Amino acid sequence: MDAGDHVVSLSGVSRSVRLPDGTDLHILTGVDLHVERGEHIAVVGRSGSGKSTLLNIVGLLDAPTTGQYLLDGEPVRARSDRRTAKLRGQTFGFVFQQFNLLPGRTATENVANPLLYASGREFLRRKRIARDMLERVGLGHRLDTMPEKLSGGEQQRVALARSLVRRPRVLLADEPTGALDVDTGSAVMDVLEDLVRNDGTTLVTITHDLSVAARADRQFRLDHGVLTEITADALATATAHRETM
Ligand SMILES: Nc1ncnc2c1ncn2[C@@H]1O[C@H](COP(=O)(O)OP(=O)(O)OP(=O)(O)O)[C@@H](O)[C@H]1O
Repeated sequence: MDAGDHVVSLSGVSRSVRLPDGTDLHILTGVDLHVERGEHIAVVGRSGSGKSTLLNIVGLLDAPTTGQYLLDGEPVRARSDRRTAKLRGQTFGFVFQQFNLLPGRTATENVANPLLYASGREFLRRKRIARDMLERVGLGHRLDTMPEKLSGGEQQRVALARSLVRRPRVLLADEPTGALDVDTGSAVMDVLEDLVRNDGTTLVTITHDLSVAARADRQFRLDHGVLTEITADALATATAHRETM
């Protein structure tokens, strides 16, 4: 497989920050990560291991200190904020543990919100597109409901619909089930996986939950900023012993 088949390709990526006392904190070290189009990968790791930093680099919210990032085979260069924001918006969708829905706006208005910045047809059809997306996440009966009247699982499905409404090629999910109970989280993952599989979207999920990680095509573990691929067997053993990765 050549680099062009990978949507995300990180080679030797590290990220450090200068602390107020003048020392450097190495958050990520020598990260290699090559994700194929349409693939679902999961990253597990203890709190503080660098998971969010990695996701921020992949999603162009942060830049590597050293190393190379190829997005669709093209080097990601330091660009102007506007050009980076445009590339980010065209490529990535984000789902977080917190649903971050706009209070006092209906589910449809929340999902249509990212399309306020779209052009032409998409902008004009934004309500229709939002309603279709809410149907797809099983919330066709909640189109005009305010977030505060929705359950946690329903709110996360609205957030999912919102993250997918611009049809991102890569969906970055940071603890998408973190605020949900096990059954609700599993139902949300069912919906999420159905959507990305149907649309051929690449999915990167960060999670503490080994059962969520087990659903991915491949699993990685971050340990003090060092990323390694783990086998399904290692994950199954860890799950059986209820270890935290
Ligand atoms: N800008 C920064 N300045 C100083 N320290 C930082 C900065 N960004 C991240 N860190 C530190 O780097 C480490 C990794 O942070 P990161 O948020 O990536 O971890 P994480 O694995 O996502 O943790 P959690 O699971 O708790 O969210 C943490 O110790 C964090 O405090």
